[in-house]
Amino acid sequence: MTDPAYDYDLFVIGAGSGGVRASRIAAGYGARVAVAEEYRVGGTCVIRGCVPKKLLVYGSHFAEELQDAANYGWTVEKMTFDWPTLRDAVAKDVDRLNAAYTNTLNSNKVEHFLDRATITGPNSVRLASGREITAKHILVAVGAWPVMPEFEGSEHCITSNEVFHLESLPRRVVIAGAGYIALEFAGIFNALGSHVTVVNRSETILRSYDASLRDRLLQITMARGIEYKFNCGIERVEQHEEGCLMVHMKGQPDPLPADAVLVATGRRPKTDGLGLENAGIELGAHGEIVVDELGQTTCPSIFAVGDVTNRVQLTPVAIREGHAFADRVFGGKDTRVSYDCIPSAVFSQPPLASVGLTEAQAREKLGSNVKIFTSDFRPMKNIFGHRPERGLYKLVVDAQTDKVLGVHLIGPEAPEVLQAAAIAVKAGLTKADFDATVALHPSMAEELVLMR
Ligand SMILES: Cc1cc2nc3c(=O)[nH]c(=O)nc-3n(C[C@H](O)[C@H](O)[C@H](O)COP(=O)(O)OP(=O)(O)OC[C@H]3O[C@@H](n4cnc5c(N)ncnc54)[C@H](O)[C@@H]3O)c2cc1C
Ligand SMILES: NC(=O)c1ccc[n+]([C@@H]2O[C@H](COP(=O)([O-])OP(=O)(O)OC[C@H]3O[C@@H](n4cnc5c(N)ncnc54)[C@H](O)[C@@H]3O)[C@@H](O)[C@H]2O)c1
Repeated sequence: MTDPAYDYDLFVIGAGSGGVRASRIAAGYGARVAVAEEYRVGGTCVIRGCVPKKLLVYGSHFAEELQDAANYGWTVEKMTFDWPTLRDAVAKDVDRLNAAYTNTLNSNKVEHFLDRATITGPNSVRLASGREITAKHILVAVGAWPVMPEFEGSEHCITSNEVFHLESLPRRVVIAGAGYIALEFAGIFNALGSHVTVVNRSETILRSYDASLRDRLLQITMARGIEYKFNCGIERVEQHEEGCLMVHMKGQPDPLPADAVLVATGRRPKTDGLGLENAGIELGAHGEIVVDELGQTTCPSIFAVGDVTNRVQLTPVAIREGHAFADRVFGGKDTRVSYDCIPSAVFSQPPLASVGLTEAQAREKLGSNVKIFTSDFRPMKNIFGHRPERGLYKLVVDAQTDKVLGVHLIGPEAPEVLQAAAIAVKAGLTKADFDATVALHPSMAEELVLMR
């Protein structure tokens, strides 16, 4: 396999979810592999995405747990919260993971350069430090980058890149956008005691999720004190004395005062300045690298995986794409990625989780041949905690075949419940299979097999 004409068999640009997996697997097949990383090994998920975000969700959730504690007989005195303690503990865990990912590269004999790489031709890259490297194959796994819309004063705003490093907990937070990142951080800051206003250009939050879940999330988060301003966008942000920001919005007479403005209006493939034109690589309308179903770009020696291809921006998908690439190109296996029934979750408070077709998608596809089963319940935990919030579980079923086409959940621990349900949907199980399964009691998950 090794071709002495090149420095490496594989050069990977980006040591994130997709790049690290591809490097490790290719090296395991005996390929000589190197990877360049311009920031920190681990990539978005580990360094400034899924992992630190989930730790902040856990950290903020104590507000609710500590309130509930009294009902269980606990006395918690002087309940206070210290942002720098949580922030620094999260940063320390990120350091631990960064080291673990670096060790993975070392122990798999993947050479790594902490440097930015650009493509100079079909088989060559240049590191920012000046070194030229040749490789038989190049894998582009550079991920995506937060989009900052153009408006006056945008330099005073932060994105998800900076939110993990805030000096102090902002008393008032304005969040632009109503997608994953916006609603996850709205939940975190709201639970930590900040006043949160979500500003969105449309009336729809989390567009890709089932409408009943979205409505429920809106209702609960509004009751928890999150304010929403729909059909408007940020026009300009002014910085006043002592760091106070004034957020002016289109169509809103009064500006909003804020201590932090988080812009979460999507992420764009990080292809700018990457030298893709030097290898004739075609880009799509959103700056994404166009690939075929095997991840091959319009340059046959160059492949791309993960967010940079703008297909499904989720870590497990980037990992699978990286693994499949290495299997096919270096392992002689025809591994493919199945994009059908990918489960996803929003770690809002409460969280929601989903797999398969929403009710609207099923009705569009099957017309009236759709059966909907729902369970609208008040989790035991909420009853004991004197919280009126209700969970909602929904099954979308093909009325002709009885197949469960979609499972949609909102409520405590919904993502934990959904993963197992996703196996059933992926396996094509029927509503009768769900009904035939004995409930596990007492649990919230039992609602899945009790819907009639
Ligand atoms: C706040 C946030 C929360 C998220 N939460 C979740 C979640 O809960 N669940 C989930 O599944 N997904 C989540 N995601 C999405 C997930 O992080 C991404 O889908 C995933 O990291 C994509 O992996 P990747 O390999 O394509 O890119 P990345 O992990 O982004 O890795 C790309 C790497 O390439 C490096 N790089 C870029 N250009 C160059 C260059 N020219 N030279 C060298 N290196 C370069 C970057 O520094 C980066 O380390 C979240 C994202 C964000 C921002
Ligand atoms: N739990 C998870 O799995 C998780 C968490 C965070 C991020 N992610 C991934 O990262 C991606 C990026 O997250 P995100 O929240 O930034 O994007 P998103 O696509 O989820 O949401 C973007 C939001 O910004 C709004 N918007 C877009 N352009 C705008 C503009 N010019 N002005 C005002 N509003 C605008 C959209 O209407 C939408 O509400 C997600 O699509 C997801 O794949 C996943």
